[in-house]
Amino acid sequence: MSSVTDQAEFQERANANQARLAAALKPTYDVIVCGAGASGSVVAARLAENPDVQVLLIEAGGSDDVEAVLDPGQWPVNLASERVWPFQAITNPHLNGRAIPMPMGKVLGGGSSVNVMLWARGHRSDWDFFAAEAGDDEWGYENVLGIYRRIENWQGAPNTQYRGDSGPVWVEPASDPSPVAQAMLGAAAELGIPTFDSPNGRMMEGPGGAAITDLLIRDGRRHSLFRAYVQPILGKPNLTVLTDTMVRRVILDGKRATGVEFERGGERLTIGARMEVVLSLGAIQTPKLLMHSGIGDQAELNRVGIPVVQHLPGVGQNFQDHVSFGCTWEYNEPIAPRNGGSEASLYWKSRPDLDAPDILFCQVEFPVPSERTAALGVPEHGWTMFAGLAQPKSRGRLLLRDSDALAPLEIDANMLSDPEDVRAAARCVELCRELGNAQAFRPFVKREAMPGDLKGEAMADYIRDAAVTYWHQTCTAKMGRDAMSVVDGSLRVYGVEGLRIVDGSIMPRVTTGNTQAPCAVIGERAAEMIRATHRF
Ligand SMILES: Cc1cc2nc3c(=O)[nH]c(=O)nc-3n(C[C@H](O)[C@H](O)[C@H](O)COP(=O)(O)OP(=O)(O)OC[C@H]3O[C@@H](n4cnc5c(N)ncnc54)[C@H](O)[C@@H]3O)c2cc1C
Repeated sequence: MSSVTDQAEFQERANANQARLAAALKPTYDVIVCGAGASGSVVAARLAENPDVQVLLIEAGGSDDVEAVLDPGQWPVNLASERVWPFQAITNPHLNGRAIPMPMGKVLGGGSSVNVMLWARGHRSDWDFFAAEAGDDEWGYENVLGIYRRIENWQGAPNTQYRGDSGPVWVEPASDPSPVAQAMLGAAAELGIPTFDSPNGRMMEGPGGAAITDLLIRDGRRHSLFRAYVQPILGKPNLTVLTDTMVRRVILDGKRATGVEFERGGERLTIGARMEVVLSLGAIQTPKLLMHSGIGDQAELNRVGIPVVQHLPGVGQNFQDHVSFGCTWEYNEPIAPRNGGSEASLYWKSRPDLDAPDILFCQVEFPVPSERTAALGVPEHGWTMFAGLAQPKSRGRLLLRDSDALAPLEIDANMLSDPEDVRAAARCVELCRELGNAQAFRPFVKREAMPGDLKGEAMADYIRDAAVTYWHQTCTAKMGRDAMSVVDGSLRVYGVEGLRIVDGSIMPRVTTGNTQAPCAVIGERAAEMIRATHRF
């Protein structure tokens, strides 16, 4: 859209259209997409491209037209706002008895409206693993690379092999990055770690490397996946977007999903779906809603008194996240964060014999301690290496507390329960210190604030105290073909017709890197498959 006036006029028309559509809800739509987050925005918009298909997109959160969402530098503000679900994991003995927060987005755009805006496609091995688990080569790296080319509107140096320049997602290399981001690349080079023009491309086909990050920022504003896909089509008559509307359960006729029950404005309503119901509620709410709809482990559902429709023991299991352990340095002179405050990332292997990177480092241009390491004394002006496990071995699970759909559930994240994770974490922190104490950082750094030179148990203790979520909760309704799989390669829930899961829940294992780009691919794949099934 050309001018600010055009944009304002479009916004006004779009708002009026959506108000009209929401005031005259139909008893049935062709497809109901639950959750307007990273994946839900993509699948809903792609389906609504066909004017003959009526799409209803339901979101529990509200508008994203908020400065804390749109101004890239303000993302931390959202973490203490109504724009996140304030999830908290249960007390974990492997984290020295800590119960860590793990918020997720609750606003149009979901996580993509509150996140740090990094665009990271995942490693070749992730997608090839997805393909092997699904038994479908279309999930493999070569095909997914084509999807990325199709969806990106790449703003960096042209590269037809890896990048597309006409898709809906505006991806740009961090503009005018901080000198400490450049220093990260210098430090990597000192340690013999290769550096690349972008983390998305060749870097994620081999052992890893370091690069200035790619960001979803357009004209200095956050470009969430909602803004990329849904916002431009809010004026269409066949796409209805409901905000502040909480889906309670899927309505089933026998083993067929026929609609959803939801709460809106204090009323409980039901709406039917002629073709399909799509769950895109994120890796905590999707399995929760499945269980409240009678789809889950039989014993677990019996325990809380929910009648079983379909026994699927994998629902809510296999929980994964990239646990991170911040290491912090004090600046010589304060340097203001630029963009979203995270402009350089590095992926590497904790053991040379691994096939792919298993540790990741996103530099953050301000301190990010855990509540416990904060007590060690955080410098007023400093930066943190947000260093974590890219392929954790520990697995968590989600359990219902009772049959009330609105009651919170129990998140047993179980981080660091596998000893292999503590070993990899120790290597991760060591490498972090080698990087942060390298020559390249000397002009900017007064001192290493934490952790210092720790060994053995002291190192393990620091790791358990420093561990925080990377906010990459995933894998709780995994795609695959074994007894613990919840969806097949087409993302259809086993044993139930007309119901697909389209979000980070379906990952068989968490991708190597930040998760929103893979969630966009999941949305794209789902749209292709739904259109093929219903021939539109
Ligand atoms: C603070 C933070 C920083 C992050 N940083 C990055 C980053 O820089 N780069 C990156 O790639 N990834 C990042 N992530 C992760 C990334 O944003 C998520 O992995 C991604 O958004 C997950 O997509 P999803 O579609 O699975 O779920 P979500 O994006 O979480 O979307 C789920 C949507 O469903 C809605 N919903 C849930 N329950 C209901 C219900 N019952 N009824 C109606 N609606 C409901 C939610 O409100 C939400 O909008 C970050 C996440 C957070 C929270």
